[in-house]
Amino acid sequence: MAQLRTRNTKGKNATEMAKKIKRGNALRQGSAWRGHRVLIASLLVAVSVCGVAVWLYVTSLESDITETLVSQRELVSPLPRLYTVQCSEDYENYQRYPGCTPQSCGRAVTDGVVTREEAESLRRLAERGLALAGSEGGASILDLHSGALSMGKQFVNIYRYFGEQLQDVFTQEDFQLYRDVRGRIQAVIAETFDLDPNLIYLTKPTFFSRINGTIAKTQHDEYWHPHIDKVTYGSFDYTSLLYLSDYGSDFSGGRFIFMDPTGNRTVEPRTGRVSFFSSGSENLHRVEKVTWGTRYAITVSFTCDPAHAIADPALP
Ligand SMILES: O=C(O)CCC(=O)C(=O)O
Ligand SMILES: [Fe+2]
Repeated sequence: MAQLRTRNTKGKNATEMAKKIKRGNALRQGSAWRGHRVLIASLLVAVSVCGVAVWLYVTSLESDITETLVSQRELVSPLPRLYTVQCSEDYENYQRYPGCTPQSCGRAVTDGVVTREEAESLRRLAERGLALAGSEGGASILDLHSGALSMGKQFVNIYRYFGEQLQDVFTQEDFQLYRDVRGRIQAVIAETFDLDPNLIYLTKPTFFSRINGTIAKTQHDEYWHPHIDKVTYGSFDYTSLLYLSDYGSDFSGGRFIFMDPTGNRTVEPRTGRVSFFSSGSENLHRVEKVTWGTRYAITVSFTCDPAHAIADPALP
């Protein structure tokens, strides 16, 4: 009996020892695994932090935006949103036209003048016209007034080059829509800047633009340089832009940027959005490089000088 008890006690001790060893091993394994987990988590955090830092650096290189005036998602309607700025002295170097020459300058945006359907219809017009040729580089234009169309590294005159064939490309309704829309844009500019609508005239160049991320082949493809429309184009007093595609879904990059002394202010293109502004150096601007997709817009320009007025285009 005593022998048996001793054996039993020995056996018990051995089992407990084995249990202890097992528990010890399990604890060691557990803490090794916890150690691995901590290491993996730290690595993930480090990789994420580096990723965010690189992303912030890359975006800060391309976009030095300090303020978004109007984002693509917003709908500015029915009234335009107006931002006034002090007029530059540029206008003093030109003849003054009372009722038209900018007295109060600024920039405005409205989504209430051209419907999405109308803008989509104009985009299809632009797509068909630009499909006839197009630039080798990233920026192509189609000017229905002068007939200029980008072709390779140069321009052709669609009315001379394609003649009667154009009737298979454009319809009378397309041209009618183009005229209607430009009339409405003219009216909203006159109303917003308190001008006589009969003393502001369409001027050239007024054109469709198609921009993508292709590398520029000529200077005409370099749309992204900062510029002042009155300096670049001479006759401009009011510039308007009608956007025919959406920032963020049709293309990325391609935001319009006012470069003010106090920082950059941007307008994000939205289909049917009209952005307009006085054309002097109070509105120095540039377009961001398009990084993917295709951006369509129309630049519609107005002058106060009747000698620089142009007529609406008509299908031959
Ligand atoms: O397409 C745009 O947003 C601006 C174009 C422009 O600056 C211009 O045509 O002068
Ligand atoms: Fe411009």
